[in-house]
Order: sequence, then structure tokens, then C-alpha cells
Amino acid sequence: MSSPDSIAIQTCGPIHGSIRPPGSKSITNRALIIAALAAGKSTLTGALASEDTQVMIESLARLGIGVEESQAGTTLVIHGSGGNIPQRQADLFVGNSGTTVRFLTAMLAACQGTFRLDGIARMRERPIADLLNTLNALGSDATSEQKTGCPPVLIRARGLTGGRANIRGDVSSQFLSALLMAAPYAREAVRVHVDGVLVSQPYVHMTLGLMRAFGVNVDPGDLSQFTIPGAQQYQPREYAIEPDASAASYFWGAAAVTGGEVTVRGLGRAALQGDVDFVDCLEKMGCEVCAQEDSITVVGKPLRGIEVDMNAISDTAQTLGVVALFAKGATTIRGIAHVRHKETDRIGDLARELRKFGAQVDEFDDGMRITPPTSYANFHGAAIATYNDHRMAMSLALTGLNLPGVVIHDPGCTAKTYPHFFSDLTKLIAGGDVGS
Ligand SMILES: O=C(O)C1=C[C@@H](OP(=O)(O)O)[C@@H](O)[C@H](O)C1
Ligand SMILES: C=C(OP(=O)(O)O)C(=O)O
Repeated sequence: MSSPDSIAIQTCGPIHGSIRPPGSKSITNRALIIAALAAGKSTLTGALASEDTQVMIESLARLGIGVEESQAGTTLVIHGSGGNIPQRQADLFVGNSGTTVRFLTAMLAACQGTFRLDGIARMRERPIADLLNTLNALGSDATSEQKTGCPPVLIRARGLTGGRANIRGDVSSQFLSALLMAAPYAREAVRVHVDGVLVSQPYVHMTLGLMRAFGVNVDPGDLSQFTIPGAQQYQPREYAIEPDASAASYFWGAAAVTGGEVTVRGLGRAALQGDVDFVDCLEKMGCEVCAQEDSITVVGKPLRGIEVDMNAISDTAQTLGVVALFAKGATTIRGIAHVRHKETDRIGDLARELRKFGAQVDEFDDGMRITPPTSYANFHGAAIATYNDHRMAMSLALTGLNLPGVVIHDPGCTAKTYPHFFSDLTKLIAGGDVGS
């Protein structure tokens, strides 16, 4: 289905409603890797059906690991091969999915065969060298084909021997998550030390949680070093995936910018995803937050600017940047230098788009200060570029609920993690309960 070139957002009053967003991208792609490594049949329910999970599923299929999809792709049956990849030679396309390229690279290094992984142009600018170095120190032969430190990746895999290695933590936590999930399949124990300050830490806890759910226990300690005994196997199982907490941030953000009340169903404070902590930022800004075991409600109230370190929850930084436009006083976001390596440079490009609304935005290496326009005369809608970044499109769309004249270019880029975002937002504005 083709997408329009742009979408005009209609202003609305306070939004009242509830929504269950689609499944978590991060959990779906972890569960797919782990289930593929397990020997036997696993069933995932509540999975995300989007570009990022589709490139993972298609890659597994090319490797000869069957994944059956039903319920519009939200139920997945994986026939795991126990670490023996049926296709010993494969060329894989990973789109612009960081989790797919990094998790598959480590998984394949722990198996046998010759593999190549490549993606879209931006993927060829996203770092992976630190992961390759670590895998090579553990017995693999993995290289950046064009010696750029980025994909395409070539792997001549003969299994991981195990042993001691260092892994870099300050560029992307996905390197460590990838290694942790593959390590049980090394011949001997893997002892890994994390170099630098580990970013996006909740995702590593998520990784360990998924591994535990499939039968492999690893002590998190203080997340600076890990010992993973070798020659283990994951146990196949049925597993229910939580809704996506980064996606939920747009709906909590919608309550904040419209002064409405939005409940996200299927996510409580005990969720595996750190991004549920986004609601703490909204609470600091003045919103009311009510958390139940299986839902979190945000009630929009007059907003004030805050200072916040978003290192742990950086996928929600763009959402907060947008909410900050509607606050009294400046908001300072820090600790997110690593988001410059994502789908786009999320500091520079977000700053550029926020300025179009009349805000003053001061950019730092690791964040930005957003000072909202001081008079209504200077506060106006704008045509917004999205840089092929789903989170630019979804976050900046929220401005249009409050400001006339907002147009979002290339809304189809939300397909990376949320193909039906704009129709779900429209349904939520109309009121009622969205999502099953
Ligand atoms: O492990 C994961 O599932 C993710 C980790 C984060 O990346 P970084 O560790 O690169 O910050 C996050 O931004 C990404 O969307 C998903
Ligand atoms: C950074 C993201 O994705 P990935 O790194 O998995 O491509 C994201 O979804 O915001």
C-alpha cells in the first residue's frame, strides 16, 4: 500500500481515551532470536508486525528457520534449530533495524556458515565495529565489508570459542545485548567486561529477562561484567509480548499536550521496557500519572519545563522535546549523545524541526535546551521533515493536535515500528478504546 507524501494534522480538544499499542519491537526481536536458537517450537503472542520485525523474520526464513505468522502477524510460531543454521550460506537484508543487524550478527557468529548482512543507506552509517571486534576476540571472523565500521557485515562463522572479551557500552547497548543472547551457545564460558559508560541500560535488563524466560540465567551484577557459561540451550516456550512502551509515549504525550486523559493498556510500572519511565518526566512537568498493574494513565495539566537525563530512555527524547514546546519555561534534555547514531541524528534534526515552531533550541553534544516561544504570535504550525525516522514523524505529529497548520512529511516512515500509527491516533482522538 502506498503512503501519502504528507499528512496534515487536525487540531483537537483534550483527548480522552485508552489504547493498547502494538507489541514491543525490542521484545519481539529478542524473542525471535532466542526462539530461533532454541531447539523446538516456540509461540509468541502480541508480537509487533512492522518493518523491523519483518526484516528479522525474513532473515530467519532465509537461514532456513521457519516462522509461521497468524493473527495479522501478531502470533508467531518459530521452529528453532538449536543453534544449527539449516542454510550455511545466506545474504540477509536488515533494512534500518539496529536490533536486527546487531542481534543476528552475534547469533550467526555463534553458529556455522558464511553470511552477509546489509541494509538501506542509513544502515551503512550505523556503527557495528565494536561488536565485530568482540565477536572476533571470542573466535569469530566478522568484518565490515567496506572497512567503514558499519554494515555490510561479512561473517565466516565457526562458532564462538568463549573466553574473555571486552565490549563497548557507550555507543549502543545493542552490542552487549547481542553478545549476551548468543553467548550461551559458545563452546566455553564467555566472560565479558563492559568498557565505557553503558547507555540504554534498561534494554540490557530486558535482554537478561528474555534469556531467563527461555531458561538461561545470567547474573546482572552492576551491568559492568558478565559470566555466561557455554554449551547451553534455550528452552522453547509460549511467550506473551508486552505492548511497545516507546510507542506508548506518543499517546501519553498526546494527553500532556492537549490537557486530556489517556490510558495505555497492557503496560504497568513492572513492564520489561524501561521506556515506561517516560511518564516520570511528564509527572515532573506537572501531569498526573496513575499507574495500575496493567495500565498507566496520564492526565494533562499545565506544563512546566524540566531538566532531565534521558540516557536510559532515549527513544522517548523526541516525544519529550515536543511536549516541552507547550511548557512554561525551558526544558533541558541531556545524556543522549548516542542518539546521533540512530535512524537519523536525533539531536541535530530534532532541534532543527523544533525551531520551525518558533522555539529557541540550543544544541549540546549530548542533548538540547528547548525554550518555547514566549508569545502566541511567534508560536505557529510548520511543515515537518521526518528524515526517514519513525520517531520524528510520531513525536512531531503531536504538535498538530494543539497548533494549526502542522504537516508531517513522509508519514509512511512510521512503518519501521508502527505502521498504523496515524490511524490509531485518529481513533484515539475520536474517543473510546483503541487496540485489542
Ligand atoms: O536493545 C534494544 O532493543 C534497543 C536499544 C536502544 O538502542 P541503543 O542501545 O543503541 O541506545 C533503543 O534505542 C532501540 O530502539 C532498541
Ligand atoms: C533506535 C531505534 O531502533 P533500532 O536501533 O533498533 O534501529 C528506534 O526504534 O528508535
